[in-house]
Order: sequence, then structure tokens, then C-alpha cells
Amino acid sequence: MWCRSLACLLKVPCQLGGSTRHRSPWLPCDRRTVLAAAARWHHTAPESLKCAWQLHGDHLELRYANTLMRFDFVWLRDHCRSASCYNAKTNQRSLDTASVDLGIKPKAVRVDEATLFLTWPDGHVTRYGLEWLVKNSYEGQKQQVMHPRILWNAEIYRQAQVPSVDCRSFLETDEGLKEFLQNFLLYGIAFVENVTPTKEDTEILAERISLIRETIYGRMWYFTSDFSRGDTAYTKLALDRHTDTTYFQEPCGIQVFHCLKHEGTGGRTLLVDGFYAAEQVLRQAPDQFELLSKVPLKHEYVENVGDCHNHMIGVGPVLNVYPWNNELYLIRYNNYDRAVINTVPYDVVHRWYAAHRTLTTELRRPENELWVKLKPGKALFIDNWRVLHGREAFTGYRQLCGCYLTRDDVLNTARLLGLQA
Ligand SMILES: C[N+](C)(C)CCCC[C@H](N)C(=O)O
Ligand SMILES: O=C(O)CCC(=O)C(=O)O
Ligand SMILES: [Fe+2]
Repeated sequence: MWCRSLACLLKVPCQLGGSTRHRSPWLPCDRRTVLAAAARWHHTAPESLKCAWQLHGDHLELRYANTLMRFDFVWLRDHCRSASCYNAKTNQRSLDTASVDLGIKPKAVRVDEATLFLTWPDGHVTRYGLEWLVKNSYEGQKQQVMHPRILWNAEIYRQAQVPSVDCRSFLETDEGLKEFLQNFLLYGIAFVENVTPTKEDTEILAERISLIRETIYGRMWYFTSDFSRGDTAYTKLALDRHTDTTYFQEPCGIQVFHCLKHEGTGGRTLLVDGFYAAEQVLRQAPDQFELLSKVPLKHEYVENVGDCHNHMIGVGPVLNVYPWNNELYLIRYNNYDRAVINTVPYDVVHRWYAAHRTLTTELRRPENELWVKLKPGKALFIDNWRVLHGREAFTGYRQLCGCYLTRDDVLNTARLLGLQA
């Protein structure tokens, strides 16, 4: 179940063992400095197949740990970790990249069991650990997912029996916090239990993992069905699945909800894993997935109610993927807030509507819907870049509080606890 990422579906076959091996004979490296001349394979030891390299006119080819890598010479010079090029104390580059000749080529190349040595025309020597190169090369990255995730429908989520974390353990122990964040990263939702049902206590929770993102709704917000703001959220009406703040250039990363009171019926919360639905689209109709990831759209928030005057516009495709591995990282889906489409010609727009329909069909499948009733004491954290939320219509007095979090800071906390985020 690990790594059910979209990247896995699109994985490019490893280029190793291909025709290159047959075209150029594997020549043993004599372990002395080899002058950059002929394009031929060199081995670190005659019997070693673990590492081999070949110098070409404009790049270095390196085979190590089952990965065939190609490095541009400017890249190799730019990433030099020597003391004069890189400050290991601040983890910052000191080298002025603009001073590197774009036609640079190493004067000499040598590889031993663990290290690649390059001598540049001015005599400067760069050393790279081979493991470092595998980890940091384009080819190495392409085989990795940035964010390990478990995509879910209602059944998968229930079967997983993801535990809620107790408020005290969340606030007072690193283990509690780490468990919570691990679940949040894997599923895009996580619950904290036994929270005192006040806005102040909810704020303390939020501050444990992140900075609060203040928006036009305030820092910590309360809301009820009083139409104090010009948005359907402030009514008793049902809300279909959506992500929030699609009308920001960077939609809010995380949404926190804590229901402080409800005396009445209905009002359940709907949660749908947008990445699970998108993966179904990718499987059925890769062209439609691509269209949804390429066509930019606007979302808009226009408000003129009481003293609140706002006009927000956010631009971006529905599906946002990392270009090098096609891994999905952000879904913007809000049919209420989608603005006039004026960024797309008519024939493309028709295909876009068809693709949007396919995605909507997946998002609306009853088996993909997780319904929960939020109760005082149980705070819900939602990854607003991945999981859609909605709500059932309700009666009576219902009050929710919560806030948005800055995504960078949540991921920062997770990384500091040793999680991949
Ligand atoms: C959460 N809170 C009630 C403060 C705001 C609701 C914002 C609703 C808006 N249509 C959107 O989807 O972004
Ligand atoms: O009332 C709710 O449960 C959620 C409303 C909503 O979508 C929001 O506030 O973002
Ligand atoms: Fe919402």
C-alpha cells in the first residue's frame, strides 16, 4: 500500500542494461587519472560492475548502484561542495554560478570505490560521493516520490483504522506529534481527540505544528450560519465537495476544523481523497488527466457584504504535478468559486469540460465518500491541497472554529521529526 503515488504509474523503465552497454565495451579503469579523451567506459576496478563512467563531449555518464546517470558539466561545477564553493555551516552555495564558463569541461576524471574526482581547467578539484550523486541526480530523483502517500476511498480508510491522537500526547510528546503527522502525510486527514472545545485551545493545537495562515477570514475563525460573510459556508445549506481558497495564488495548505457546538440535525462533514480520484482518471483517461494538469483556470472570490469587501483571483490548473515525475501535489477543485473560463480556446474548453466531468464522476462515487460527524473535542486537520471537504445541510445552531495553516511550516515540523515530507 505504500507509495501508491501517481509517479509509480508513470515510471520510466530503468535505462540500464540497454544498448549502450553493447555499443561501448566495458573497459577497466587503471585507477590512475584518466585524461578526458575517448568516450569509453571506465571501471573503478576490473572486476567491479558496481560503478563505471564515460566522458562525452558535453556530459559525464556514470553508472552506479543500478542507476545510469548523465551529468552536465556546468551542473557538476555548480554543485561542487568544496570549502571555497559551498559553506557547510550555512548549507549555502558560495560559488558565483555566473562565473562558470558555460563551455566548461573537466580536465581530468577519476573514480574510486566511493568518490568521483573532477579536475577543472583552472586546477580546482571537485569531489562527489557516488551515493550523493545517486540521491541527487535527475535519474535518481525520477525514481523517487517526493511525498509517500496512501490513496484512499472510504473502505481503504476504514480498514486502515488510523488512530486519532490524544490531545495531551499531541501537545506534550514528540511521539504523539510524529504519529499524528505521519498519518496526516499519508492520508491527508488526521484527528486530535479530547481537545477542550474552545477557539483558544484549538489555536494551541494549530501552533504546535505550524504557523497560522491569516487570511481575509481572520487568523482563528468562528463561523455559524449567520451570513456574516458573503459565502455559502455561512449558511445552513449543503456544500458539495471542494477545496478551499482556490482563489488564492497559493491555496491554503491545511484547514483545521473544530465543531464547538451543534444543537440540531444533519451537518455531517464529507471528505474525499482528491488524489485517489485523480489516479482513477489517470488510469482510465491519461489524456484527460494531462489536460486537467495543463489548462490554467481562474477561481475568484467577490464579496460585498457589510464591511467586507474582497476580490481575490487565483490562477492554476485543477491538477498540479511535478514535471519531472508527474507526481500530483495540489488539486484545486471548487465548482462554486470557479471563475469565468477565458483562458482557453473553445475546442480545448470542450475537452476540458469532458475531463472535468470524468474527475467529478470519480469524486462523486459514493464509495469514495467518507462521512464524519464533527463533535466538540475532536479537531480535524485536512490537507487542503489533496482532500476535498463538504457538508450536509443542517438545522439548529452549529458553530465551527478553526484556521488555515501554512503548508511549508507543517512540512518543516514533519521533516524535523525525521519524516519524509
Ligand atoms: C473556512 N471559512 C469559513 C473561514 C471560510 C470558508 C471559505 C469558503 C470559500 N467558498 C472557499 O471555499 O474558499
Ligand atoms: O460547515 C462546514 O462543515 C464546512 C464549511 C466549509 O466548507 C468551509 O468552511 O470551508
Ligand atoms: Fe470549505
